[in-house]
Amino acid sequence: MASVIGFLLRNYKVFNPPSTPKSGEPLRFGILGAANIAPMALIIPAISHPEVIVAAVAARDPKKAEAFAKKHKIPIVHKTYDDLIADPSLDCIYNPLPNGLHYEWTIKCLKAGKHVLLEKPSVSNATEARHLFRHATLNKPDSPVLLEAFHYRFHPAWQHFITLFDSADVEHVEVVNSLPAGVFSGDDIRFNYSLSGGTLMDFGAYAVSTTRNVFGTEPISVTSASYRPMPDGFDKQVDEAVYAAYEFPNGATAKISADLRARGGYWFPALTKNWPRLKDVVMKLRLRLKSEQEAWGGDGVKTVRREIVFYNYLGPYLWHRIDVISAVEYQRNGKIVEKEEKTEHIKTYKPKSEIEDYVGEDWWTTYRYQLEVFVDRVKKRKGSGIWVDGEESIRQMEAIDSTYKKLGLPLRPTSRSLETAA
Ligand SMILES: NC(=O)C1=CN([C@@H]2O[C@H](COP(=O)(O)OP(=O)(O)OC[C@H]3O[C@@H](n4cnc5c(N)ncnc54)[C@H](OP(=O)(O)O)[C@@H]3O)[C@@H](O)[C@H]2O)C=CC1
Ligand SMILES: O=C1OC[C@@H](O)[C@H](O)[C@H]1O
Repeated sequence: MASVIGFLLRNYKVFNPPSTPKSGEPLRFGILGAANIAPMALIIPAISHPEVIVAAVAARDPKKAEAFAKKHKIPIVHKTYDDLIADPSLDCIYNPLPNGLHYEWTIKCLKAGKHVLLEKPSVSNATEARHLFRHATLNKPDSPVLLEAFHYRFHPAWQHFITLFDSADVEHVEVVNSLPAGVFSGDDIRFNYSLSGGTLMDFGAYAVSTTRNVFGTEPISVTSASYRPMPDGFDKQVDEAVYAAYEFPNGATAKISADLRARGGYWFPALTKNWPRLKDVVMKLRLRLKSEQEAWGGDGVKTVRREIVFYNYLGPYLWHRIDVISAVEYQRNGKIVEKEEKTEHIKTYKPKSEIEDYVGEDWWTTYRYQLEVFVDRVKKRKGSGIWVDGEESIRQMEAIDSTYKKLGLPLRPTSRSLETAA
């Protein structure tokens, strides 16, 4: 009962955080586009951040911008994205445009000296990533801050999870991310090739990012890859679902599966084929660690196998659970004489004290933790130190490109605005 009340209270505060008075010298943010993700990723987190004011928005249609500003109490509405970027009263820009426009508009922001919180995936492909993250505007002592918003990394559940194993001991990783068909319509930006859509650029990007993070290194190769294209009438260069396998150094392997239009065909298949598969709706990341063997009771052998499963690693603030499963087998003369299995359940809604200056509340979302770190960086404070640096964002896009190559699909298109002089 107490845990149900805790769950309800936490989730209430996730969407209705207490408002904190602004103090110090708050950073003023502008938003490029009246994007659906903006409230969750910035506007709500800003309510409880004492040093963040969401001051301005611009949308292609001024009426849409006005309505968005009114709904979210944003004082300034700019007529164009360029006007927003040129606004001298703004310190930071949040860029939640379609992936294919990330590069062009982020470069404009950096040239205007604005700090940028850039939605994931950072850009369309590795070429753009190298040009963006190694851009001359980022090489000066007082360069603006640029962060690819891989928000999951900043939550204490992820930070706790990565302390539960040593990357060198991981033998296999499996990630399953899916959403039921119908959540996004066929004309959503996610399924538009020219805007750099595709499931690998969306849920697949999280799967690739978390896998790379678990190993702390890059895949040696994409060993296999397949996809389900968008249905007839839609762009066939767009993967509606993607499946890929990777080899990492020392023979470790990984398998990812991401589906933005998951359908079922279970129970009575003919009747339920267009229903979502509910069992896959909770995102999962499963690690298998190398088994450990030691001598036991004279001539016997003790084998310990461990698995760690992280349920809902993308939205851990709503609910999550990390299961650490240990199975011990005792063998004598090749026969199992005894077996025991135990599972520890872990939940981490607030930072543990191991990381200095890592603060938060149990209702802070991944985005709220991300905003904390972003502001610390702009203010040149140490903060928790958790970060996604530019070279990491480049390697991430290289892994995405390698996967598209293996899929036999074209890389997502490079922006026409790409500058050759980085
Ligand atoms: N971190 C996270 O959890 C999430 C991140 N994302 C990322 O955020 C970005 C936006 O996603 P989401 O908010 O769902 O998308 P939306 O379609 O809601 O928002 C995209 C915005 O881009 C603007 N835009 C500019 N040019 C175009 C164009 N040619 N076609 C369509 N839109 C255009 C629109 O702004 P205008 O208002 O000016 O018309 C629109 O509001 C993506 O990069 C996505 O990967 C998305 C969801 C979750
Ligand atoms: O980043 C994201 O996280 C949540 C998903 O619903 C969405 O497709 C994706 O863009």
